[in-house]
Amino acid sequence: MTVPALEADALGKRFGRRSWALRDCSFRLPAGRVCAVVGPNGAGKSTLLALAAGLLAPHRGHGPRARRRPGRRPAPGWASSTRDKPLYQQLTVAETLRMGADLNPGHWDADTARRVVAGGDLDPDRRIRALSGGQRTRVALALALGKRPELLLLDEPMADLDPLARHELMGLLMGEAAAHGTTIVMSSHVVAELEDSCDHLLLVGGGRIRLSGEIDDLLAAHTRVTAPATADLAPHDVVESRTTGRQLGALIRPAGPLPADWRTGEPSLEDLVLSYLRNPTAPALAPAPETTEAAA
Ligand SMILES: Nc1ncnc2c1ncn2[C@@H]1O[C@H](COP(=O)(O)OP(=O)(O)OP(=O)(O)O)[C@@H](O)[C@H]1O
Repeated sequence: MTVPALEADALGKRFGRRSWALRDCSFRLPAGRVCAVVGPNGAGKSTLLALAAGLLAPHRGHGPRARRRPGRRPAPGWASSTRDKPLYQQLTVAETLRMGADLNPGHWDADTARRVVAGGDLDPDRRIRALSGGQRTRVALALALGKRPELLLLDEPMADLDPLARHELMGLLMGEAAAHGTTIVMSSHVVAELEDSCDHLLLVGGGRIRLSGEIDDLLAAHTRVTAPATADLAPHDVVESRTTGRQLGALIRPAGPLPADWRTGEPSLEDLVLSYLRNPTAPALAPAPETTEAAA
């Protein structure tokens, strides 16, 4: 991988004395790409993004720290539809954008911010408190994108947007990454929509990184197989397997060539992610940490 935009080594974060939200998390996210963070409820996705944004501090390990590039905004852009949006309720939409311009002199991308707001047909004179959840998300995204950050952290940005708005804004985010080299890290539960829009995947489960890598590489590393029920899967890493009658269906990470009488195919991203979610003990595929956190 080229220089990572965001990296973490053996990262740990707990709430209270014993309850670890993240443990021993190591990953490198490439610059200028769109990275999806997925995982079940309570997996640690929001915690990871809040650590990356500097809103929380880790208890163990390092990071996630952003590598700065010359001439780019040092502070990450942040928008969230699950936690409190960084918006003033009493301001109007137009006043919010003016505030964005005032707080980011020399760095404010008024065109992009206006484009995001205009896409939602929002009345510029409406107060933030009078907007719907999805409309507020749109304004928060306009503020985050208007700052033209080198790193954009989005916690479930699409959660309360309608399907058309999701499609439009995903396109806009991908355009930002391509045109300006912005690194975008976003958590989402809508896995089916990520395959065409994201380059990189982090799958978090039980506070640990279970999958980390380029989506194309991760898909290529896995094979969905249909084999005779007596087939021996032992040499391969098995994510899940099920026997129905005389047939065995499985998702594996092949350790070598597969027998010619097995039917094989590459999984979709949704198939891959669902298989890991259904099987919390499946072997992880993530870079080894540079330092190892002792069990606590
Ligand atoms: N402020 C907090 N105080 C105590 N525990 C917390 C706090 N924030 C998160 N946690 C705990 O940390 C764990 C990870 O939570 P987090 O919000 O990061 O999960 P998530 O993957 O974003 O979940 P979801 O998909 O439901 O949004 C959970 O067990 C949660 O209960």
